[in-house]
Amino acid sequence: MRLNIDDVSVVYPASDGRPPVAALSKIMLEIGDSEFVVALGASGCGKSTLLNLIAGFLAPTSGRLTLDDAPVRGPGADRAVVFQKHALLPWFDVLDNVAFGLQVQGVALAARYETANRFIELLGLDGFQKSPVYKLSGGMQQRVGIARALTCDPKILLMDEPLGALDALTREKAQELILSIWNESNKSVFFITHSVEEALFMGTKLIVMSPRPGRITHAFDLPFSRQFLAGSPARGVKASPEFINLREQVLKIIFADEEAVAT
Ligand SMILES: Nc1ncnc2c1ncn2[C@@H]1O[C@H](COP(=O)(O)OP(=O)(O)OP(=O)(O)O)[C@@H](O)[C@H]1O
Repeated sequence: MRLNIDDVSVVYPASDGRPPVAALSKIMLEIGDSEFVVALGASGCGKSTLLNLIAGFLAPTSGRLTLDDAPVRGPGADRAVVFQKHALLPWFDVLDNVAFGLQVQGVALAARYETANRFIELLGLDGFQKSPVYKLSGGMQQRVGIARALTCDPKILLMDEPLGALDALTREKAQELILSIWNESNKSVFFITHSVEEALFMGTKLIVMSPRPGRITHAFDLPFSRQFLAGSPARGVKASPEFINLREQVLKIIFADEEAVAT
């Protein structure tokens, strides 16, 4: 899988008396097989706009996006989105929520339940198949959302602040779970977060974006998720001098951008 974002800009047109918004400018980004790319940046720098472009919810004003050399022209089963608010169907139970993407694709009932059950088990939700989703905790609902995204076997998972609504402990556990699923499934991931620590821990590559208009100003290759997956404890990785140095470097970049926006 190779996603190519080539010189892409987005301008939202003027509306309701407000001027046009230059949301992204000249974005160049490649996401390859098994890469975990994390986007970080001050609020309004265009992270969600970039995710919406990849998902095909939005077309670029200029530039090109291709997935395995084919232009991205709209949403498709090769890209699955996990949102912060789980976007689950409250009147369905866990099994039907997880199987929903396959139902939309017209997969027969027995086959879609078989696939859904595999991912329910992978996400640690076995036994909850018949539970209505509104009865589950936030962390469990998020796992249902991830299981649903995985059932369609996408080439790339697009995650927009998926863990933002979770408490600190659940969030750390969910980070570790996502990393082990990513490691096993070999999917590519594009992941948005506001947490510098989460970004550094999860990604194989970090892009830092600046607002007005949104640009990629810095990119870092990251070793930390591999260290965790090779057996180092997550807290130990996050407390290592290498991690802390990079965290401070990235925080400086983001604070400078936020101050520039505020002035
Ligand atoms: N539909 C729209 N019409 C006009 N402007 C928009 C629209 N969607 C987003 N914007 C503007 O484009 C810019 C980028 O928005 P976007 O949501 O992509 O940023 P973000 O980095 O994801 O922000 P946050 O971190 O706050 O979620 C912002 O200034 C936002 O107000």
